[in-house]
Amino acid sequence: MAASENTPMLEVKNLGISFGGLRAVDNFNMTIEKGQLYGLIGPNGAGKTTIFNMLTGVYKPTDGKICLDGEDITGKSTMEINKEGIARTFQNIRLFSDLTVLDNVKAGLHNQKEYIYSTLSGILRLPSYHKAEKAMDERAMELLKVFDLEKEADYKASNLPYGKQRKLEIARALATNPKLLLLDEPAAGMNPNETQELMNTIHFVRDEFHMTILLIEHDMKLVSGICEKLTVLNFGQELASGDTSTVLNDPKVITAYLGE
Ligand SMILES: Nc1ncnc2c1ncn2[C@@H]1O[C@H](COP(=O)(O)OP(=O)(O)OP(=O)(O)O)[C@@H](O)[C@H]1O
Repeated sequence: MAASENTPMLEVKNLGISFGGLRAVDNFNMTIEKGQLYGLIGPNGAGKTTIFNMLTGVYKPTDGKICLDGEDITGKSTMEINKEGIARTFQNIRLFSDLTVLDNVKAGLHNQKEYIYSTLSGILRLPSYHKAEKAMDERAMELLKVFDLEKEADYKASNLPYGKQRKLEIARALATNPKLLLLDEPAAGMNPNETQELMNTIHFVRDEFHMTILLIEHDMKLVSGICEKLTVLNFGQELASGDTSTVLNDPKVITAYLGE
């Protein structure tokens, strides 16, 4: 069936995975509409990152189905899923720390056909190589400008302050031209000012790129400040899901997660 405006961006049905005897995720369902800012929360070890790993092809689910914009992507490889349109950032920032800021974003562009050149033209520095490299430089600089990182384009990624490294990781993920962006604890290790700036950045990315965003987060200020819908996971199973304020006021959630 062809995807339409009304096709959910992500539809997860009866998803499950076992590691030996441990059922890390069980009978998990989630539907994310296009353009939604959606949060996945839950206590440590609940299975949130495992779900991200299944959505991105790092782990193959034991059961269930994952559809991206109407397309069944269950069991595909990480590269195939990135091409289909899911990009992610990681709990512990994973940049190419010895590369420049610009080259980190360019690394994200390499999966797209308009920037591809043959190995031979790369070795011989043929005109097609220069043309593709110039186009990539321009696109990467455009993305850096969006994140206010253009002045640092030539810096080594590892020399950026922490908050800017997070932004750069998001810029690199967006360079792969995704339909769905997954952010794994984007505010981890940030101070309150950096967290506030990050919230503005995430909002901006959603509005400017018409992006659908799913994020895992422990920072409740960020979750309640930007997520429209939430799913709460507990021991690998859905505990509650729905509008953010309803979910956060649900007594089961308060007891199990917020510890009150
Ligand atoms: N490759 C693996 N092999 C065995 N067990 C695993 C594997 N990956 C995850 N697990 C287990 O699955 C469970 C869920 O872990 P996961 O990292 O998904 O939780 P989480 O909700 O992301 O936690 P946190 O908030 O601490 O990041 C844990 O018990 C974890 O030890």
